Amino acid sequence: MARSVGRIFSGFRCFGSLPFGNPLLKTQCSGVLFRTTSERTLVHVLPKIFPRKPRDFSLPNSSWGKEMMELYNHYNRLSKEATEGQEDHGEEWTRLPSYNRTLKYATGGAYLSKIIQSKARLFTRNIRDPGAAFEYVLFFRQDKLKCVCIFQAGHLLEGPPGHVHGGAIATMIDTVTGTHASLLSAPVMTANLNVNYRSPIPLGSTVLIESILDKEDGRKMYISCRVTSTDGSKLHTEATGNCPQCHFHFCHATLCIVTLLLLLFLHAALFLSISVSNLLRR
Ligand SMILES: CCCCCCCCCCCCCC(=O)SCCNC(=O)CCNC(=O)[C@H](O)C(C)(C)COP(=O)(O)OP(=O)(O)OC[C@H]1O[C@@H](n2cnc3c(N)ncnc32)[C@H](O)[C@@H]1OP(=O)(O)O
Repeated sequence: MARSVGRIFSGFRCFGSLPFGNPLLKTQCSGVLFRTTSERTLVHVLPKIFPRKPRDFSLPNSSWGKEMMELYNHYNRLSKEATEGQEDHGEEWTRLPSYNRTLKYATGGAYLSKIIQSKARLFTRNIRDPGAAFEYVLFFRQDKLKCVCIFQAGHLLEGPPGHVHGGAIATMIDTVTGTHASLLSAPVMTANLNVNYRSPIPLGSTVLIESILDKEDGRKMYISCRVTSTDGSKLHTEATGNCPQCHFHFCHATLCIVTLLLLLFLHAALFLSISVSNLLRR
């Protein structure tokens, strides 16, 4: 199990350079940059000129409504890069770009078609029509170890008429808690997610998803999450999740060392037996 989880996560292109185990976020990971203010204006232009650079799906697009944009601008103003040389707001957020990874080493990767290998990505980022489904951006506040996600639900996410499907809400909660736990420690898998739906979310509306670390117990990270209206007055959903760190680093390393030692031992034994039999023959 742990080995297959290891394979899944070894496929994350930028996991190695992400700040796992260290709450201080690095400003760069291969393929995805935490951008400075001056670079931010280039962000919309560059991907078109250099199409090989992975697109950052957490940047504004034409489908973002007024509320989404206002909140994005609010947190962006409070973000690390934006506050440099400006007045201290007392809180410091970092915008998290959408992440990229390759499927090369994922479980079953060898058997997946080239199309799947090249086109798969986190499914919340998979709908090409802007605004049709999951439009969201995550910000992380390192001093409080909390995350906030601004989420605008598109028409493809309809469940009950005019409202967002519960599975889509759970998807977003899982994404936020999974990302949050991964940032605080190491790659995680969600083991358990409890969701309480308190009031329906109107389709097309923008909501806030806030997550905090409740406790850390060994490998397990307990994260709780609240989905509210943007002014915080209406509670839509509450959730708690348990995301254990994958212990594949240790398992992989141990397995490799044991196999290597075993091979060395077999080689030595073979060499010795051949040498002894040669000596006896003389
Ligand atoms: C820019 C930031 C980048 C971030 C990128 C990331 C973005 C990602 C965003 C998307 C994110 C999407 C996220 C997704 O969608 S993840 C996809 C959905 N999740 C899965 O498919 C997970 C399937 N399950 C497993 O793989 C294994 O069971 C795991 C890996 C979870 C644990 O198996 P493992 O062999 O490793 O360890 P273990 O069995 O010793 O268990 C460890 C501990 O956990 C406790 N436990 C286990 N199960 C449960 C349970 N049901 N309730 C409560 N507790 C449970 C267990 O008692 C033990 O505790 P303890 O006995 O040690 O005290």
